[in-house]
Amino acid sequence: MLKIPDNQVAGHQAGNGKLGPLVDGLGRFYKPLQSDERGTNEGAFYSSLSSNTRIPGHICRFFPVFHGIQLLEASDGSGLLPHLVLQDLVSSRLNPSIMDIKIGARTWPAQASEEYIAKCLERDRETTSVSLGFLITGFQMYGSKESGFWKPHKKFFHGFSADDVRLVLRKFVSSNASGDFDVDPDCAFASVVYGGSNGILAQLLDLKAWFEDQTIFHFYSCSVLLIYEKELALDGSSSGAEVKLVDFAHVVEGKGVIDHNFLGGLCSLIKFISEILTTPDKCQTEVRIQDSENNPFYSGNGADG
Ligand SMILES: Nc1ncnc2c1ncn2[C@@H]1O[C@H](COP(=O)(O)OP(=O)(O)OP(=O)(O)O)[C@@H](O)[C@H]1O
Ligand SMILES: O=P(O)(O)O[C@@H]1[C@H](O)[C@H](O)[C@@H](OP(=O)(O)O)[C@H](OP(=O)(O)O)[C@H]1O
Repeated sequence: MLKIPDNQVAGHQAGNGKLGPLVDGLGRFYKPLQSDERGTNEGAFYSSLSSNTRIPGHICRFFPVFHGIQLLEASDGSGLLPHLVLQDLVSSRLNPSIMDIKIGARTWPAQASEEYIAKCLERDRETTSVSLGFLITGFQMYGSKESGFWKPHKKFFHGFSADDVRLVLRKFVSSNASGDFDVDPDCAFASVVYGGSNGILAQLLDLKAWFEDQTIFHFYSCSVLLIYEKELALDGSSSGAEVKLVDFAHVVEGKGVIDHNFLGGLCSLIKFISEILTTPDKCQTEVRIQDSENNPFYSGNGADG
């Protein structure tokens, strides 16, 4: 029996008659192929990825395992639709904290239509895509059995500044993370989640090294997912920290050229995360925005999970 994923943090979502991904609870994530070229493109990407022998094993681990395409009853009730059958990246996780970060200052490939480029350009300029080279599109942070998850509505992310991004990346690895912005994030898990030889920073650096060299694909509008488990982090030894890549509807051929757009965004994200590791105690009052009118943290729409 397929159901709506509990742990989806961004993108098109099923429910209320809408088309979105489904999960089987047994480790598979079914993403409906969009009816336009985005669907064809993402299906073609996964097929070419599985047969591409030039991608090293340590890079393949960043992608969900692909199990083909299957016709399934779509979540919007429109009947049978082809779905990508993917590894569910979080089905084995207990209360995973997850962040979706769309990488790249530019989210559209050159061959896109004028109309599509105009739509993306507007969004990219209004958000941190252009200014930072990446965009936080959604997250869930686990609090406790009592408080559950902090999972803001996507409107929460509109108007984010660099300081907002910095603060949220700190909250993501804090034991006291919540929508209450009077509480300074303690960054208690920074070293076990972002740091260490298997932590998120090390994984991002591994990915970056590949992007400095690979010219096979250009990944427009693709996201990195940051995942960890708070209960493991509380043990102090490991946090199950993992970086994954998702959303390949706008991947195009690299044609022998480096994906400088993705690489630039990745470098920028790496810098933000490195700074948290080098200055975990930095007082948050200095990054908290003074102007509450323009600050999404004070808009009252933050904890509507
Ligand atoms: N293989 C997977 N396993 C578990 N969760 C996933 C997987 N792929 C995607 N997700 C979840 O679904 C969300 C959206 O995924 P994705 O970006 O592929 O969808 P989309 O609808 O194409 O997004 P967009 O609207 O940005 O184009 C991710 O943020 C993540 O929470
Ligand atoms: O962040 P929001 O406000 O949810 O906006 C969506 C987001 O920009 C997606 O990236 C985009 O899909 P693509 O990247 O595939 O274009 C989608 O387009 P859509 O509504 O046409 O699917 C937008 O609605």
